[in-house]
Amino acid sequence: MENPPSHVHATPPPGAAPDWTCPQDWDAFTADEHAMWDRLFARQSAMLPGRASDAFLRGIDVLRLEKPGIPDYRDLNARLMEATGWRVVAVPGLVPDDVFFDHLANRRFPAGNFIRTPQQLDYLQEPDVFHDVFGHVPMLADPVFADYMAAYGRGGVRSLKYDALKQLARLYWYTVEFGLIREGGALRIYGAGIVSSYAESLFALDSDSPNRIGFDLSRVMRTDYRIDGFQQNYFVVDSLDQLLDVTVNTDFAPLYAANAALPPIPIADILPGDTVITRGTQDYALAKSG
Ligand SMILES: C[C@H](O)[C@H](O)[C@H]1CNc2nc(N)[nH]c(=O)c2N1
Ligand SMILES: N[C@@H](Cc1ccccc1)C(=O)O
Ligand SMILES: [Fe+2]
Repeated sequence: MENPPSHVHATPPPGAAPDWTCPQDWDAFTADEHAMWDRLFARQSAMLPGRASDAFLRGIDVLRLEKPGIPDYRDLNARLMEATGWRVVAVPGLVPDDVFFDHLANRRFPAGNFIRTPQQLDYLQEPDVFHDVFGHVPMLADPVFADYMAAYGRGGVRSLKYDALKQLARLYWYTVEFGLIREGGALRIYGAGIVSSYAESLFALDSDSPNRIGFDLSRVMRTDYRIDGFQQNYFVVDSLDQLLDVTVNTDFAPLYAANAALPPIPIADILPGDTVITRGTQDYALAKSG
């Protein structure tokens, strides 16, 4: 989840530490909140085999996330630390960009310490514990992706010096949140924003509306995105190794400068240099714009 509304203020809310973390206080979750987690988990885990990437499905298994109820970070973090040195930290909600990047750089994933209400079942503005822990955390059990996310955090801290947050946020958006990966000749989901959404897990792979384009670093960093509704573009990596190698081994500073001199790429455009996997009809977006 992304793009905090402007109300994210610069001081932590009551009960949060200077780094914006708060106790999970797992014992305070109610039966209804655990039941909401179970309802969301059952719906996604029934439809993801064959859709989610191998790394995601392995992470669910390694972290024993099939256990009922909202995961207790005391148990979850013991396994996650063992796997890749990452741990989940509870936060009351969205945190400032620099705080977010610093957590990632130190292998701490901030997870919203609340769960959506039945009225928010299919869409909510801020990342709740289901989006963050079910959507993001299984991938953090994969060593390659775990390294990518930590490198992203360091890159985020660096990007602030180049005033290039927007370009870096697009990379996060089109990989960590809405990324697709080629596996065994088919497309699979690894993006948390897709995998935590029932409807978008169908749309991202099955719909002829969105473009599906081969991942290209600079192209992604220039491409605008929408935060309200299904994506009009999905970018496809060949492997998590490719994603890590390209991003870690490219110095972004020259890219930031070159891209800053160019206009953003309009959302649904396909460029001559694109590796087009599917050219979308954009029916969904056209219908939505009304
Ligand atoms: C890229 C940018 O930092 C991004 O919007 C961050 C901001 N703050 C956040 N805060 C929390 N808790 N979770 C998030 O996913 C984010 N996303
Ligand atoms: N290579 C990027 C850092 C980075 C690594 C991995 C992911 C994102 C960013 C830079 O030079 O700033
Ligand atoms: Fe997210």
